[in-house]
Amino acid sequence: MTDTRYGAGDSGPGDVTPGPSSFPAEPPASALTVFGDRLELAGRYAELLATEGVVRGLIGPREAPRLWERHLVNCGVMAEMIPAGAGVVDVGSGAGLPGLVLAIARPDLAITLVEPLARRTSFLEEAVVVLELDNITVVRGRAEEVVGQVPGADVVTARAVAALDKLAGWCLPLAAVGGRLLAMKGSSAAEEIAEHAAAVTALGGGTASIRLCGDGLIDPPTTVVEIVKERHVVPGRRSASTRGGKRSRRG
Ligand SMILES: C[S@@+](CC[C@H](N)C(=O)[O-])C[C@H]1O[C@@H](n2cnc3c(N)ncnc32)[C@H](O)[C@@H]1O
Repeated sequence: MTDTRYGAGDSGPGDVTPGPSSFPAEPPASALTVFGDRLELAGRYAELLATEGVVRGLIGPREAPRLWERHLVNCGVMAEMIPAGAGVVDVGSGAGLPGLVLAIARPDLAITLVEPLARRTSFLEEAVVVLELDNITVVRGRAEEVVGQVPGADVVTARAVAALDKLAGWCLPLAAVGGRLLAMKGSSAAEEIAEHAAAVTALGGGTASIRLCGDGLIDPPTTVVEIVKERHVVPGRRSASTRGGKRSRRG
């Protein structure tokens, strides 16, 4: 279900306490391109992840030395797909990936982080205060429970949350018609698209396409599955245009 390449999920409590070697390495050159004059702020977030994030079991200790490449830069390059001033909802933010990273890289964005687990929303709320980010709202809840509570988004992001059919079912209702789901995926993106095409259509999504972010900047570039929301479908119901067709698999 989740992509093992993105190991920043829940490592669970009981991981070793981070030592000095767990602190994030120096930022790579790509980080300056992604964060520009917000690089220092990104560095403070990296430090927060490597310390409190590890201690609270939100991120595995093995991730700490590779936070920049695998997490901050990897997520930050997705900003190139988001228009200026967009409203963004990040579903299943965990410790803030990619939503909090995007908020740092792009202060013009209005970002809502949706995360059901209190342990994680507490961390996110604290990070927002410590990093003095004024473009983030943290909402505790499951994506499917907060529809109507958050404004219809221009862009809904997600990384390592669920397979594409389930993800589309959670995320497309949070987007405005014409808005987009940007799902960070690994090497299985094309297979997932093929497997879940019917479900995505039934949920009001257009044809999914694969975009590569950070091409020429990072290797490999970040793979993003992009789905435009073409019509609104009441969650739990199939769209009128697909009714009568083959029943889609719903996560
Ligand atoms: C593997 S973690 C990934 C966290 C983060 N996106 C990352 O890449 O590090 C999956 C996250 O999705 C959250 N999640 C699971 N089901 C969800 C739902 N229905 N709505 C919103 N978030 C959900 C979990 O609580 C968890 O924080």
